[in-house]
Amino acid sequence: MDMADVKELSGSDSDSVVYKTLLESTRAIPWKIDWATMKFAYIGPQIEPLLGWSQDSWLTVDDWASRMHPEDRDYVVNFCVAQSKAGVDHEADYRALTKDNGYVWIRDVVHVVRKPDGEVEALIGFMFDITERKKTEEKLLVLQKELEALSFKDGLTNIANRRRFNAAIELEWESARNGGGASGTPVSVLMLDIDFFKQYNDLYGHVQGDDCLIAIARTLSLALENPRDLVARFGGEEFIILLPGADAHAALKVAERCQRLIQKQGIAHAQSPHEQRVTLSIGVGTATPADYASPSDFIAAVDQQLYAAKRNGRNRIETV
Ligand SMILES: Nc1nc2c(ncn2[C@@H]2O[C@H](COP(=O)(O)OP(=O)(O)OP(=O)(O)O)[C@@H](O)[C@H]2O)c(=O)[nH]1
Repeated sequence: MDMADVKELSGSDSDSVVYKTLLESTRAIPWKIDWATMKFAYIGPQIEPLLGWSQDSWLTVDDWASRMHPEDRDYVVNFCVAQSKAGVDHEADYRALTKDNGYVWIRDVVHVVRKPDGEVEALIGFMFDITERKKTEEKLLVLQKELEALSFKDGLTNIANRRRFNAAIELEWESARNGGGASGTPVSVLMLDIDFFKQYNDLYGHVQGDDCLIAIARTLSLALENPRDLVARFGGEEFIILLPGADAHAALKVAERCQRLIQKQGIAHAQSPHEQRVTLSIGVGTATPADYASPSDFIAAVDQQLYAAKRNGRNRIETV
């Protein structure tokens, strides 16, 4: 903004000095572009300490566009031109090139000045240095990713947790709905619970109880062959296995394999009536999305089978 513009805004010479002083003492950098010529009518002197380019080197919008990170340029220029043509105030974040070839994150907040007939006359705006904010945002994004990865894992056994399982079954349920036949492709679920685990803890202590859970989680992981199969810790001494695309026959085979591998592992449990070894009770279910209103209704049905396996003597498999 030259002095004439400031004067026009403020009305008197002394006011215009005040306004100019105010504009040039803020950390935000004020600027004005004349729409008809696409030339800078004004840019605050604060631009030089920030980017290194002298105040009088900002002549046209091309200087602005060319001093922008190439990855940001097309999007930001197109966006700002479109918004300005439409007469809409807007803001854009981009990396501005510094004279020594670095980049500074800028948020440009733009007001479109229109003539009484509605035609665009000029753009005025403020550039804010948001480098620190962007750095914090990037750090937060990395932390959030790490947290997401952590919160999908069970802290003790290192396999997937219930949250991960729920997310996976939602996805597989949807993809089964859209796959083959009118009712979709099958999804199978196994719920597995360690038998007499309270006695195990009481007898061997909680630390050994934890080791038993870790060993079982590892063995169950080994029982799966398809890369889309998923074993998760459902809670306490209960595990759950998702077998997308597996029919009832295939699901039963996996359940039997789990039982066999645990039996082979032979973890001692002096108070178990089943050869004094740690055993599992397993409920098995196979369904298509047409059979149940939701995955959780299906899981509840499989859970009933797990209870049946417990009721019928433990160390056994029951199927829906
Ligand atoms: N060590 C250890 N024990 C756990 C953990 N989570 C749950 N438990 C124990 O698992 C036991 C589960 O007991 P119950 O639900 O009575 O089941 P159970 O003794 O296996 O009996 P059935 O399932 O009927 O055969 C409790 O003693 C819990 O304290 C854990 O993270 N670590």
